[in-house]
Amino acid sequence: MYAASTTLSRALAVNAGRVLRHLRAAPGLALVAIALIWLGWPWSAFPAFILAVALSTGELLWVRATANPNRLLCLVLGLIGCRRVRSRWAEVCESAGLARGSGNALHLPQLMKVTATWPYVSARVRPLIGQTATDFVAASEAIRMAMNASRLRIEPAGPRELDLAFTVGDPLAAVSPADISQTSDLDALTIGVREDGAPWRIAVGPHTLVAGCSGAGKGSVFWSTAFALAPHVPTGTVRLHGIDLKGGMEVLVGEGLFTSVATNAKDAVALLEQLVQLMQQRTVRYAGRVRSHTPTADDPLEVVMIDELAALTAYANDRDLQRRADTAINLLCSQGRAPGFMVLACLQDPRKEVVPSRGLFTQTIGLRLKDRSETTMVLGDGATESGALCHQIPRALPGVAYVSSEELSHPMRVRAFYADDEAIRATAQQYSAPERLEVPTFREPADRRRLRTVEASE
Ligand SMILES: Nc1ncnc2c1ncn2[C@@H]1O[C@H](COP(=O)(O)OP(=O)(O)OP(=O)(O)O)[C@@H](O)[C@H]1O
Repeated sequence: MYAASTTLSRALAVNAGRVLRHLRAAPGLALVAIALIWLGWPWSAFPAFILAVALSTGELLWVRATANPNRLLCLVLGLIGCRRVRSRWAEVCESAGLARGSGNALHLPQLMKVTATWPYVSARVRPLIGQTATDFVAASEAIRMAMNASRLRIEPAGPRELDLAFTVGDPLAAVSPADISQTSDLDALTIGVREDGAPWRIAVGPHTLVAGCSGAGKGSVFWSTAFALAPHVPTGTVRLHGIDLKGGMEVLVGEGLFTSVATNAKDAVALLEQLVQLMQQRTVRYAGRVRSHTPTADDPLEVVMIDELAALTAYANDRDLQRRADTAINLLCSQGRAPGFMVLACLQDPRKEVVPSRGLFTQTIGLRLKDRSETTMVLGDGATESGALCHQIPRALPGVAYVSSEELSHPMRVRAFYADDEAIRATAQQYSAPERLEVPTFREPADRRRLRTVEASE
C-alpha cells in the first residue's frame, strides 16, 4: 500500500503540469477520479488529494496574480501600511501637535478603524473635542511623511469623524502604452489609467484644456485622445483638425488622422474661422429641429486639437491674429457643444492673460505645473485642499495628471497612455481620414488691406 501511494504521488509530481491541465479542463472528472481512488485505496489517495488541492490552489493564485500582477503584493503592502498607521499613530499625533496632555493623561484623536484597498490605506479618525478638519489639513504633510505615504487626502466622514486616505503605493509608476483596441465610446474615451486601477475615461462632450509645464506629457494626453477617437475617423463620423504652431512637429507625425492641419498662425486663424462658419451653418440648419447633435458621416463630430494654445492667443506677434484666434476659439467653446464642435487645447501657461478663454473649457486636466497657484487656476478653487497636487508631480512621471469631475468626490490622480512616434504613425495609417479639407486662404480685413496698400504706395 505504501509503495502504491508513493508511486502515485511520484507520478502525480512528475506529471503535475499535465494533471493541472486536466484539472483545469475537467475539474469534475478529476474529482471523480480522486474519489474512486479514495474508495479503492483510501490511504494512497490521500497524497493525491493533497496534491490536487495544492495544485488547484496554486493555479487559482497564479491566475489571479497574472490577471493583476500586483495583487498579492498589494495585499501584503496594504497590510503593512495598516500596521504602520496603527503602530505610529500616537507618536505621529504627538509630534504633529494633534495630541493633548502627556504621560498617563495623554489624549489622542481616536483611530477608529484602518482598512486597505490598494493603493490606499484609509484611517477613520475621531478628532478630540475642539479639533477640526483644518487642524488635520495643517498637519497633513507631517502625517503623510511619518506614514511613508506618497499622498494624503483628508475628508469629513459624518459630523464627528474624518477619513485620512494615505496613498501607499504608486500604480502609476509604470508606463502604459496606448491601446487602440480599447472600446471607443464617444462619451467615455479611455485615455489612460487612474490611480485606483480603473481606466481613465473622459467624455469628448465638454471642451478640454490640458495644462502642463514643458515635458509634463501634454503630448500623451493629446495622442491618447486622438487614438481613442481614431476608430471613428475612417467612417467620417469624427473629423479631427490639428493646429500645431511649433511648425507641425507634433501633429504632422500622425497627419493621416487629421482632416485638416494648420502649422502657422495665419492658417490656424483661417481654419478656426472656417470651422466657426460651418458651426453657424449647422446651428441654423438645426434650429427648431435638433437639440443635440448625433455624429454621422453627413454631420460629423468636429474636434479641433490645438497643441500649444498660447502660441495662438498670446505669443503670435500680430495682435490682429491673436484677437481673431481668440474670438474664434471663444465662439467654438461657447456655442460648439450642441451642434457637435469640440475643442481640445494644450498649453503650458494657464494664466488668464495668456488664455482669455480659459473659463470656457469645461473639462480641465492638470499635468505637472509650476506652483500651487497654477494648480488652482487649472482645477479651480479648493482643488489643492482636496488633494490635487499638480505642482508636486515629479518630473520623472510625465503623463501623470489630476482631474476632477462631477462623478468624482475628489480629484483623481491619473496617467495618460504613452504613444511613441511609431505607434502614432501606424495608427494614422490604419485609421486615416477619408477626405482632406484644404485650409482656406487667410484673408486680412479690408481696412488692414487698404492700410497696407497705402503704406506700400508711400
Ligand atoms: N504618459 C507618458 N508615459 C511615459 N512617458 C511619457 C508620457 N508622456 C510623455 N512621456 C515622455 O515625456 C517626455 C515629454 O513628453 P511630451 O513631449 O508629451 O511633453 P509636453 O508636455 O508636450 O512638452 P512640451 O510642451 O515641451 O512639448 C517625452 O519624451 C515622452 O517620452
